[in-house]
Amino acid sequence: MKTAAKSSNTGAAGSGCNKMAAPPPSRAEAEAAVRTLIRWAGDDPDREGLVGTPERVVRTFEEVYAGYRENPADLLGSTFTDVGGYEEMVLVRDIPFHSHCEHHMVPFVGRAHIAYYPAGGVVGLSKFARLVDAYARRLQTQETLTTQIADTIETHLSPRGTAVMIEAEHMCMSMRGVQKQGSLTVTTRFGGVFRDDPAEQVRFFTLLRCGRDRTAG
Ligand SMILES: Nc1nc2c(ncn2[C@@H]2O[C@H](COP(=O)(O)OP(=O)(O)OP(=O)(O)O)[C@@H](O)[C@H]2O)c(=O)[nH]1
Ligand SMILES: [Zn+2]
Repeated sequence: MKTAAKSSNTGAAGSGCNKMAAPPPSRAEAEAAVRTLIRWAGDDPDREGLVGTPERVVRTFEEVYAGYRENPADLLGSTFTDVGGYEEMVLVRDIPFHSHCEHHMVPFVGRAHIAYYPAGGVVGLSKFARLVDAYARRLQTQETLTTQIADTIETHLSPRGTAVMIEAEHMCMSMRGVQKQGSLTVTTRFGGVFRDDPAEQVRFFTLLRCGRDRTAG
């Protein structure tokens, strides 16, 4: 049944779930599963070009699903205050990411934009890009990804405001199924002053556009 929500994608690192997790399959079992899928696709996993493929696919899984082995909260653990009393908006825009849709396990690819109003310290700018990857490298929906990034910032930095916007193209809509190339999905999540004051949302969108008009074709 499509509406039955069973559990989140937080994985071992961030779950807080009391249910006993099933032991993970061995590497050999994972490689055997890939061999099965190759046969399901209609090819011969023993032919020369495919012999090493199950091992490569398992290695690729380790890379693109590395987020399950990370605790995103750790990334925001240290802040610094020696920034001249800066308390205005900080926007890190155009953070590229790739994730995998949890329905079809094919990529969705896009950019994340993150803004916040610091309160009592700023976080290193690279940490936002790391935070995006920690959640993107899991099986995801774009909505969940957006919410998880915003919630983690709100919980661990307690800023005056948080804004997260994600724009992405879903391969499950372009290479299969409905086959509509180029459509972009946009999701936003606003907290604090960004949620309460529409003028702050306008500032966010204005800064996002800043400089783009010069480069637009
Ligand atoms: N809301 C949301 N939907 C997504 C996301 N990624 C993929 N989907 C959608 O998930 C839906 C799954 O629909 P189903 O009807 O269960 O699966 P399906 O028969 O493969 O659907 P089609 O893609 O329409 O062929 C599709 O409409 C996808 O476009 C996402 O991040 N957010
Ligand atoms: Zn999909």
